[in-house]
Amino acid sequence: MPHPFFRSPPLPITPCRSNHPSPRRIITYSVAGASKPSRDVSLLRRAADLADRSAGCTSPHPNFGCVITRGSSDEVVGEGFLYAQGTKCAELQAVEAAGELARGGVVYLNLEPGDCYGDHTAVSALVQAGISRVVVGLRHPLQHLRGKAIQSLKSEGIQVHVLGEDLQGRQYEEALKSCLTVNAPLLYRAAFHVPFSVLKYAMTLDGKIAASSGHASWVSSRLSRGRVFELRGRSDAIVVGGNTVRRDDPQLTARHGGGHVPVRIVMSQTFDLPEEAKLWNVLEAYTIVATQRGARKDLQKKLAAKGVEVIEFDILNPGDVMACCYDRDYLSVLWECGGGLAAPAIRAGVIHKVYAFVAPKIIGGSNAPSPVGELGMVQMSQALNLVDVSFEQIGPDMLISGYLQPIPDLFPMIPSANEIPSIDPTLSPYETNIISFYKTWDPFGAFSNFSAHPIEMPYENGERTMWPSVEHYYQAHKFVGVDSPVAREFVEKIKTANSPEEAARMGRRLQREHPKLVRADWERIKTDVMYRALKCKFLTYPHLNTMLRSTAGSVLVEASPHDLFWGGGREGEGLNYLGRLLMQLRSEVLQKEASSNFTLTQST
Ligand SMILES: NC(=O)C1=CN([C@@H]2O[C@H](COP(=O)(O)OP(=O)(O)OC[C@H]3O[C@@H](n4cnc5c(N)ncnc54)[C@H](OP(=O)(O)O)[C@@H]3O)[C@@H](O)[C@H]2O)C=CC1
Ligand SMILES: Nc1c(N[C@@H]2O[C@H](COP(=O)(O)O)[C@@H](O)[C@H]2O)[nH]c(=O)[nH]c1=O
Repeated sequence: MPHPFFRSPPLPITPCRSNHPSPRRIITYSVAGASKPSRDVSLLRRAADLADRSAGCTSPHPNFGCVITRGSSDEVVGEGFLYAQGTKCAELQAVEAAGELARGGVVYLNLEPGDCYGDHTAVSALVQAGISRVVVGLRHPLQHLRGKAIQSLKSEGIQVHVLGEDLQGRQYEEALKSCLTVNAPLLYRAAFHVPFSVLKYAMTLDGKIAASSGHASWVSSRLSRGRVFELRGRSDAIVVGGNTVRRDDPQLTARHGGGHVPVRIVMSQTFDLPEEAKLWNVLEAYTIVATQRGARKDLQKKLAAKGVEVIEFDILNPGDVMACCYDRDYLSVLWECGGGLAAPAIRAGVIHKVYAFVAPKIIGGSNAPSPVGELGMVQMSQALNLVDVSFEQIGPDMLISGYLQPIPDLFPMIPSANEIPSIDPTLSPYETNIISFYKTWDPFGAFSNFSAHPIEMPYENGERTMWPSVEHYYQAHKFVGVDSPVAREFVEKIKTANSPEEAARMGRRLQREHPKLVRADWERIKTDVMYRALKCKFLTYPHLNTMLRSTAGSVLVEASPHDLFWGGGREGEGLNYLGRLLMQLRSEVLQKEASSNFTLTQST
């Protein structure tokens, strides 16, 4: 069976879309009749907005929007979006709407179409319509589809420009954001193998989600609750805890007139649930109760007789419930629980986004429930900071939303067969072996940053100093150069950590707890820091150098299942930067060797 890394079509290898030097030719975009980046940006955003119209309905498929302009002008001649899986694709709708005007036109797609076995409708529609150029917001996030449609379009002579690859620069950021946001659930699913989870709650200005009696209807206004119906309509499932069912007897349906009906999931350890509840009316929507194995079998039977599905877990927890939702192909889940369940869900790392409706009212009450229970944090510096935060006034309320975990941008992925030669010309894409390493005791474990190979590298003041491992050097450099005695203390602490593992733990913890002390350019320079350290390690130890050269012809992959940046991930979904840097270094070493042999042969 081919290794998963080879199942993907060509991909860029540049480490990030921002400041890293790129070996690729960057087209700032020039086509006959030259158009402006601003035109591409606004038309891509239009495609993303169109795609968003069917959010929730297409699941588990992504949301696709397509806009066609006449030639390279601004005039839109056809549009379409995928309404639901099994309906006419966006591209065909747009081509049909444009008719003859599509010939020579430019197409804007928020997402590369899934050009899969037996279904080439989207690509065929564009080819037959005589489109001259296609602008793609994102490559398809699923490995087996990524790049296929782009390749097919190119092979038909159509010019294809992909955001972040062929079209780079700050001016494209807004378009990229729109394309990422509209398919965020699929991107999280592809990157982390969990559904995209949103925690939503309504709280008073003094941070309560109910009165101390538990009464909660209503905290937020009718308008805000209308918005919640929309959020439900975008989700595949809504989760609450047993207490919310006992207290509120909720319906949890999308009552805004939208087409999509999410599944309702109750998480209850005790199964101490009412025999009669609105949620047990499965004619309205499907209901699942997730519970602890063996809990109240009698009631389980009664609810099952009403059509409620009961799923038992050995130990009920948010992570396993989300794994179950993933297996059922759910893309997005809305958590509408109280703080008692929201806290373990956050702790388990399954919550990606938060929607907080804040109502301008005060209820008080020292026992009144709050939106998030115990997280075990003791210092304000440990607080979780949301990113990409938005504020929106809805009637009298304020909706604050933001991401606890940023949308994973799957650009770039680990190298595919077609791009491998551009990383290392010694590799043959079709006969390449994979060499995986992870633990230091693996056959190629010395490639791990945890291997016990001290390196001598210049310190801040320029003096050379010994670092016990590459990991020590890398972790400490998060704080190097920061003008603060505390940051300097961190560097020393990490440098003298007892083991590479300890250095890694310490570096990650200090980075999380003290984000302000991390050097501002860290994300941009971290791959360079790593490369310097690796170079020093492999040039210092001749046997490591020999070992690295001996792998020529193989793809190196750090088989870390957890670290999706430096590692390759469980199924090849990681970016594998450690593997990439080692291959880059190997290429450098081999080239140097070849040129010195050449000089030697000439002089003899
Ligand atoms: N304003 C708002 O937005 C909202 C307000 N509320 C209000 O909040 C109050 C309820 O809050 P709260 O009790 O926190 O809410 P929940 O019932 O939503 O969550 C707690 C319950 O979740 C179940 N559970 C399952 N797995 C776990 C786990 N691993 N850890 C912890 N609990 C688990 C337990 O049910 P069991 O006991 O059955 O085992 C537990 O009692 C009510 O007054 C309700 O009206 C609720 C939702 C939203
Ligand atoms: N109280 C409260 C919310 N509470 C949430 O909504 C659920 C009730 O949904 P339904 O029965 O479908 O209307 C309830 O159980 C809880 O999860 N939501 C809000 O937007 N605003 C509010 O003020």
